[in-house]
Formats: sequence, structure tokens, C-alpha cells
Amino acid sequence: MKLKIEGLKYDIGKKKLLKGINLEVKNKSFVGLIGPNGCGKTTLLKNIYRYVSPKEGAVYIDNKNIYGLKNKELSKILAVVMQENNMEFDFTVKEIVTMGRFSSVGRFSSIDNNDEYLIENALDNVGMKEYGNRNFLSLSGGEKQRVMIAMALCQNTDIIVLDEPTNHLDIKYQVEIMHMLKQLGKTVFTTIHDMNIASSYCDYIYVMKQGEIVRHGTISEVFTEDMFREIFNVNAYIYTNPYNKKLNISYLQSS
Ligand SMILES: Nc1ncnc2c1ncn2[C@@H]1O[C@H](COP(=O)(O)OP(=O)(O)OP(=O)(O)O)[C@@H](O)[C@H]1O
Repeated sequence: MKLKIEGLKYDIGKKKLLKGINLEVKNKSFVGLIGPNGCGKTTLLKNIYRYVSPKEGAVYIDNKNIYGLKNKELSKILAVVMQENNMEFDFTVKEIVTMGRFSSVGRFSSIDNNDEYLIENALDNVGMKEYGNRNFLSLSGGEKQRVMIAMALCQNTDIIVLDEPTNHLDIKYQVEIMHMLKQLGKTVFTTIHDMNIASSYCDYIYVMKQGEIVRHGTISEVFTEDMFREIFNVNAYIYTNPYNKKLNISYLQSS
């Protein structure tokens, strides 16, 4: 399934946070959204998962405007991993991941073997299989993040939208989780701050600045020293990693 955003505008009071965003995430592609702090990345994702509604414009999934879909219809095709998980409730890890199945089984239905399989598989995919009975509140930041990713995986949707999925993760899990997400072969749209992670996994990149998409293209088209200077105000040294042939970026003190 493909995700398409057309002319999306969003204001808070007089502040224009999104100034007419157009972008497309093609079926089964892995697309990154980068940009400086406060440029509007999370706000854009909030419009995609309907936490807020745009002032103008629309979000389409396979040409269907998502604002016309019922919650249940949307949760069968789009899963979300938010940046902050302020889950205060006292649930076990397995109970939280099981919530990902509510979209298809209904809140009060019993879960069947297929649901059980998806739950176990999702926990396994994020390295949390042994944590099923642990209380969510007792987990570390990175463990909580992995559980939230498992909950989204468990929804078994075609599209996953993530806000900084590697936030809180140590380097082993940064690599493992990104690799796993890539291997799923789903349509993925994710914000990323780590440019080397973006370079390793993204098929396509959108660059946002002050509520606008200012550049987009493949990694080699977008990741230039000029872009890092203009958008992030840093001097970057970019080279090709001889092992995986991906671009690597080092940062130098800005002049
Ligand atoms: N409820 C709100 N009221 C006023 N301003 C807000 C509100 N929510 C967000 N903003 C502002 O909107 C701007 C965009 O915020 P957003 O969280 O989308 O940025 P971001 O690109 O995701 O940033 P980061 O990289 O730091 O996560 C910021 O300046 C933020 O302070």
C-alpha cells in the first residue's frame, strides 16, 4: 500500500507548523523524514495517525482519504510507533503487545492461535520474548521502546509509521530493529535523527525545515555536504563505507 500526503497544512494558533506538505511513500518502500529539532516532523506524523486534523490537505492510503475511514479500518492498514510512550497503566508486556491485535479481534473477543502467533512473533522480532510477563512500567527506556514496536508489528498492517524508532536503543538494537523493520518488506515512513542509520536503511529521504519539505531524493541525491550545512548548520564529511558501500557521515565543528 502507498501513503500519499497532499497539500497538508497545520497551524497552532498563529503558528504555521506545516505549510503545505506533499510527499509519497511508495508501496513497500522505506522512507525517512529528517530535519532539525522543531521543524514539524512529529506534527506531520500526528496528522497521519489522526491525533490531530489538518487545516487543509489530505492523507491518502492507496488513494483513500484516511480522514474518511473508521478507526478500526485505519488500524487494520496503518500502525504507529510514537516517540514518547506515556503509558501509565499497569500492564504486562504481553498485554500491551496484545493491544495491537484489538484492531482485528475486537476488544472483548478471545485471541486465537493466529493472534498468539503474531504476538509471540512480534516479541521475538524485538528481542523481548522472555519479557512477556514483566510489568511494562518496570522496563528500561529501550525495552519499552521495543515493546511499543512489537505492539505495532502485532497489528500486522501494510504500513508502519514510526517517530524516532531507535530513540533509547543501544547500538545492537538500533541495528537489529532497523534491519528487522527493513526485512518486513512493508511500507515504512519514519523520522530519523541518526543520519548514518538513515543512510543504511532508507530508500528515499524527505528533508523538512520550518514546516516545509525542502529537499527529497535518494540518499546519494540528498546527503550532500551542502545539505548538511544549509539545513542543519553543520559541516559534514561524507564518504562511502568500503564494507557496505553506504554513505557515512562525520560531523565537524561548524565554522
Ligand atoms: N501544542 C503546541 N503548541 C505550540 N507549539 C507546539 C505545539 N506542539 C508542537 N509545537 C511546536 O511545533 C514545532 C514542531 O514540533 P514537532 O514536535 O513537530 O517538531 P519535530 O521536528 O518533531 O522536532 P524534534 O526533532 O525535536 O522531535 C515546535 O516548534 C514545537 O515547539
